[in-house]
Amino acid sequence: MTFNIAIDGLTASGKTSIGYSLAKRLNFNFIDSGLFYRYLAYYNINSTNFNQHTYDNLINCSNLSAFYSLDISQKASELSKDKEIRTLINQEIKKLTKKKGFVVVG
Ligand SMILES: Nc1ncnc2c1ncn2[C@@H]1O[C@H](COP(=O)(O)OP(=O)(O)OP(=O)(O)O)[C@@H](O)[C@H]1O
Ligand SMILES: Nc1ccn([C@@H]2O[C@H](COP(=O)(O)O)[C@@H](O)[C@H]2O)c(=O)n1
Repeated sequence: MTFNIAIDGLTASGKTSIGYSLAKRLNFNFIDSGLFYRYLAYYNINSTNFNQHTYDNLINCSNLSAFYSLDISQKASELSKDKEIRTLINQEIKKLTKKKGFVVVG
């Protein structure tokens, strides 16, 4: 695979739905960048040592119900305003998608 596909758009415009279907159809991997913020928020709220966790297990996941509670949504939104966190997540996604063959939505 020699390329990746990025899909951006307004909130609730269907990025995840179309991106996930597209990835399945093309046999690409799927990444929902919003889920990365939610994952970080989950560990922030639960005070778990985040260093023990990697983002790899978020590949090909969509709408993980545990990450869509109100408190996680609010914490993810708060964390996403932090420049360092944005840089960290962008770097992680760049690392994960180096191999190509990804649909990334966000
Ligand atoms: N083509 C479509 N027609 C009607 N409803 C749709 C369509 N695509 C997605 N939806 C619905 O719209 C809602 C938002 O879709 P989705 O989660 O894919 O959007 P999103 O852009 O990824 O949202 P967010 O910005 O919150 O991450 C969902 O309830 C989904 O089922
Ligand atoms: N590229 C992105 C994606 C998401 N965010 C923030 O993460 C929160 C959760 O995203 P969802 O798409 O799962 O709702 C959301 O509140 C955004 O603030 C972002 O900053 N950049």
